[in-house]
Amino acid sequence: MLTYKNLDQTRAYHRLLETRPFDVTSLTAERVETCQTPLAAGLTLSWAAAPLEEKTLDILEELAQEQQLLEKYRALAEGERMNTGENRLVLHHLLRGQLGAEVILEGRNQREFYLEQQNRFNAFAQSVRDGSRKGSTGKPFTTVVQIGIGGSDLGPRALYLALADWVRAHRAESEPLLEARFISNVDPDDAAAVLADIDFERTLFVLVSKSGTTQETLTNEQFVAELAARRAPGLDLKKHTVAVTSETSPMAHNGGYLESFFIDDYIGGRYSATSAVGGVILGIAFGPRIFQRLLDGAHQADRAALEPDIRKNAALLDALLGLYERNVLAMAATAVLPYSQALSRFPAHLQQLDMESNGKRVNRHGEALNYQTGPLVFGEPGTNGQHSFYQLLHQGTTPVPLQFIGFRDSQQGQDTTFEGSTSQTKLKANLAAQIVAFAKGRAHENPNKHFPGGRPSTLIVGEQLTPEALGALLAHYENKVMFQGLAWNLNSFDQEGVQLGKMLTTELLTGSPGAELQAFARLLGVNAG
Ligand SMILES: O=P(O)(O)OC[C@H]1O[C@H](O)[C@H](O)[C@@H](O)[C@@H]1O
Repeated sequence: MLTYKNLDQTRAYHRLLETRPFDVTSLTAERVETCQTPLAAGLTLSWAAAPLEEKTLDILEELAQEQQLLEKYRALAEGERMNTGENRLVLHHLLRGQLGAEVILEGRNQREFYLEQQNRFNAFAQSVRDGSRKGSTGKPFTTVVQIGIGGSDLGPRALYLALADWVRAHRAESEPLLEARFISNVDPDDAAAVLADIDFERTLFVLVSKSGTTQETLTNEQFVAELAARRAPGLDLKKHTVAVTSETSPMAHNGGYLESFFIDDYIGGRYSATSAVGGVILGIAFGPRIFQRLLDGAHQADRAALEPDIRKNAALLDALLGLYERNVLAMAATAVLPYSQALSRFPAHLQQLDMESNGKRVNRHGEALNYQTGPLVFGEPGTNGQHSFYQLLHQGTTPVPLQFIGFRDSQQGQDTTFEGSTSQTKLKANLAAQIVAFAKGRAHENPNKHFPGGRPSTLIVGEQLTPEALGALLAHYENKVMFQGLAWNLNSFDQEGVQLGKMLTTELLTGSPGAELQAFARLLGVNAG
């Protein structure tokens, strides 16, 4: 029997408040060797520089038990209506494999249904790649452009950028490589820049909107249509556009597209990268086999997250460590710092995943909470961040727990040796140095040169950013956010907080805006109506 309690109604939480954090300035080599938890797909979570004593870990495991986190995870994957705000199931795990009991809805096995959908869009992707599906003027496609925003852009874009170089370096000569591009912002300069040099005759557009009503996406669809009419007047754009949407959306079945692929209401936007939302463009750009390897990595991480022992469950440990830093150590933010340029847009995806899921002030029943919930999430690749915001992280007044990601090998194998070390070696040396510098600091009699240390971090490390490793990373963070939301007794799967801005925008553009809105409209030169 599942019970739902607020964090501050649990015994474990009050015991956590009594604990003393591990002082990370006391980091030792022995702790680095021992404080490791396997994640999946060859990834390992190192928590040596985290503020965790054994006793704290024991209490975090008690919290997991008291909040029934694993039981609730299994229930979610087996069809419990965990999205209380929209009264919906949450089934993104079934996109990459069967976790527990089958989910049968109106006689339909959901996992089998998702597999059928995957087979459909994989077959389409293959037809584009092998040239059997051509544009309306008979030319094969060389470019695929996704038009979408939020969950219809951030995850797919991050995954594409994360693998494009690996695929280029590892593909068989016979395998075509199509370029993917992304249009998301309603800012006309975004679409104009992406389309400036596009060959419309060889381009396929993937229009992605789960709701089918997102203003930015529909506006950009028209932007593309008008530009295509000017630049390629003979083109039949319908034969260059596929739609990815929900079956109940205005975009579904409207006959205006070459094909339509569907996602159902049980796949939330920020959790949809392993559905057609990411699968169509990644399947076209990289091939269905690469997308399947990403799904396999995600499924491995999903399975690993079912492990009851917190010391063997990286997602659960990472989640409750984050809760400890947020609710006991009062840390308001966290930074995700991938030492991999290919993960350049991964922190942006995690911002939506985390902050749109757990940026809430009421619990799953709408009752106000008396404790902190989702943290501010930011991040940039290293080593670049070191030349940007690390000053605050090292010597600022606001300690920020850091989540590093690193790989032993580069994706492409190209390198140079400068002053006795390769670039990849320098990248990894900087990463190791930063973890120790943040943890141990360094005393100096000049206060301006003094490093206090005591800045906690974790490290996810793997051999190479492969499709499986990327899938495992993606699922790890989805499951981490899910465990945190369950521990905070939130509904992590709706997003009412995005509605007010949309309503005021509509008021300004079509209705009767208030005086304040009109004043800013004048300042900005908004010519509404
Ligand atoms: O996929 P769409 O329906 O166009 O929605 C795109 C985005 O719109 C909103 O901003 C929601 O908050 C996001 O969760 C969603 O991903």
